[in-house]
Amino acid sequence: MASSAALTTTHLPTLRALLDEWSAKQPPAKAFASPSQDIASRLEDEKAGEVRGKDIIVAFRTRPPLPDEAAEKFHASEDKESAVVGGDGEDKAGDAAEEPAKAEFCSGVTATSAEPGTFVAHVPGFKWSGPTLTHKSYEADLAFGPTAANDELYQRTVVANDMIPLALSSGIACILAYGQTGSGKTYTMEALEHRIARDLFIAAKHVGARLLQAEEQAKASSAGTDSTEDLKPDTVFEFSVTFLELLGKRAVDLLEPADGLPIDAQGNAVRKEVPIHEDKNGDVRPRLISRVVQSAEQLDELITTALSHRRTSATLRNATSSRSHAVLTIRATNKLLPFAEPGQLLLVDLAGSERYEDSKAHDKQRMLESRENNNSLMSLKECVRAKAKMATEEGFVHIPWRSNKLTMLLKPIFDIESRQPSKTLIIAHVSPHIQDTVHSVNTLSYASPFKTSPPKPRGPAPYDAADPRTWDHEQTVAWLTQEFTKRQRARVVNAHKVRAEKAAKDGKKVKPLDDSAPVALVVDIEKLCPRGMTGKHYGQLYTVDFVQRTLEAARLDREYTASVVKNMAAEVVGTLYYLILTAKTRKRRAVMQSRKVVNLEAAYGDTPYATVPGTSIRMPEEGSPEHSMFARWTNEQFLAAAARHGPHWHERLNAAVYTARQQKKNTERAELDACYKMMEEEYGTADTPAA
Ligand SMILES: Nc1ncnc2c1ncn2[C@@H]1O[C@H](COP(=O)(O)OP(=O)(O)OP(=O)(O)O)[C@@H](O)[C@H]1O
Repeated sequence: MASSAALTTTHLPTLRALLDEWSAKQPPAKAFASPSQDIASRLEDEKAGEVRGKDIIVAFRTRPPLPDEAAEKFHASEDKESAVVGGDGEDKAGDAAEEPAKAEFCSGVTATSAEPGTFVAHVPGFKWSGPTLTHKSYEADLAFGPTAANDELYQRTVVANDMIPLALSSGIACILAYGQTGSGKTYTMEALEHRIARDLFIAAKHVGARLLQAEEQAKASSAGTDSTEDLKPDTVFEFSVTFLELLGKRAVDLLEPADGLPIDAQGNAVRKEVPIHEDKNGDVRPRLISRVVQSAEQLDELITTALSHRRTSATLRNATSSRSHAVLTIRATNKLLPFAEPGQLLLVDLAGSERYEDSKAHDKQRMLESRENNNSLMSLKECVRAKAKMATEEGFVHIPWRSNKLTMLLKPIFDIESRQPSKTLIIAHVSPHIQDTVHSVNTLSYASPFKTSPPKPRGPAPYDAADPRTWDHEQTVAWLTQEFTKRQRARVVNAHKVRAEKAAKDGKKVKPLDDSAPVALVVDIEKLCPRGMTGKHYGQLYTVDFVQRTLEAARLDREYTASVVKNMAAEVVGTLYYLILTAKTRKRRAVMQSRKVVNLEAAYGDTPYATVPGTSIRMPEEGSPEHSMFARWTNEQFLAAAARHGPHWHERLNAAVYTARQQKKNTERAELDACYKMMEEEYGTADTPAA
């Protein structure tokens, strides 16, 4: 018979004995594979500038027990059943035969390996014979035990994965702190935020100096002059900061000054709600106050002030619990590469994941918020899982980032069409106490599946002119030569056009241009692409580094100044990224289309007028007014299109409805229009049927 019971101090001696017995059989815990590096030595590393490591990194962390915490937790669980444990057999909770033990700490989790990370959760249960302990093991990339310091965590996660250089090179670095209330998320995030504030300016100066030096060298070795910039290494980047709080469905701006705002019953300032939606370009950019910061101290101060505006209210677990998600965004614009997308650091301290038992003590408003927080955490899980799957598979993967405001805010990391490289670090926090093991198991099983294995080694792919990942050295040199030639020729043609127009005004004529004449390349391609470098290598290089290498291989002159060459280089590497992206998308689509055709009857039932899956649309009946919309398509074609597009279908319909709502248009019509458009893409129009 299954039963459950609250953990009491009476059970402690047995549980501790079981834990000791288990520990005695364990080999010594595995340490980290290599010494940790600080930002300065990492930046000097010879491979700096290359996108290294995985796209998704999962870490576990547990904190030390706090003074008197064990006793408080036992006290809290006495009448609240919050430490309910399950198991088979008779309930022995009420067995008062034994003397209650002192409410002291008993470990609920052990870090058995730091790298790869392993946490073992000790799950108490009950049998007729008394308490039992089951040991469940969870894997991550890294694991930090209770004695791990914030510096070590920072160096092994943020520094070792080049999160800052990524953000300084038009990439997106995202850090998510997840876990039960009171498990240490805010403690970790604040520590990371302050260290990032410090190192961001150090790294920016380093990257800025490298770029400027490359530019200086290029100028010195040629007759070129370029008076466009007057920058110093520490002014190459401009940093702007936004800080948003998402409380249930309500987003507010934490940088909005609190003065003069109304105050609610809990003493929190009532801030203006900030809408979150997609704009015409598909971007999600809530209108937030954006502050430019010029030093680590300014950034640090801004973060501290914003954090003090964050709402907290007690839960059963934590007396000052954060009930909201806090999203700090630091944008890095490179003034030397104004045409490159700004890089971003997204630092997200997620709301505490609460179980229903913990939220029972809340008022209605808090219950709703708690439900909404848990919904958003579930959506986040789906998106991160899909992204992790995408990293290991070539096939089509749908990331449902539109399903929730939190995941919408994280669009830069979830949008599969994004050209910006991204890395996501998830730090899952668990409490060290045995009373919390049920929560810890939830947290660890939430985060562990995000861990990806390195992609399977494959043989060299056959040459594909449209996929740089398949190019060898010679093919890469040929492509780079062609791209730089194309851009230089375009400049020559333009300059000639301007000259011809000017001459025509003066009643003169200029010699026609021989546009087949060879172009003397300003960039030495052999130097830019030394032996051994291939298209795949360039696809892994940050924009800033490609530009720097191009400058180092360039002979500047009056016409080809540093800024002209930088511009060309950024365009060329952008084209290369784009080719890789479209090749991936193309391959994904091919995999999708080669999937077995869905058996419509089995998938949608045998009624021909079923509801289209994932939408509220009913199939238009023959003769109905709506049917004329689809007159060109049979119902089978319509359903087949829905089946073929799979989850993508649902997403596009949702997007259409969302836009219609924003524009206050008829949403049903928008849904129908979107279906219609997708069917046209699928089958062509009546006049131009698809091949
Ligand atoms: N690694 C650690 N070392 C020492 N103390 C810690 C550590 N992690 C957390 N703490 C302490 O534990 C308490 C709870 O931590 P924190 O507030 O960060 O939890 P949280 O997960 O953010 O909670 P909530 O979701 O409710 O905001 C704090 O007093 C914090 O100082």
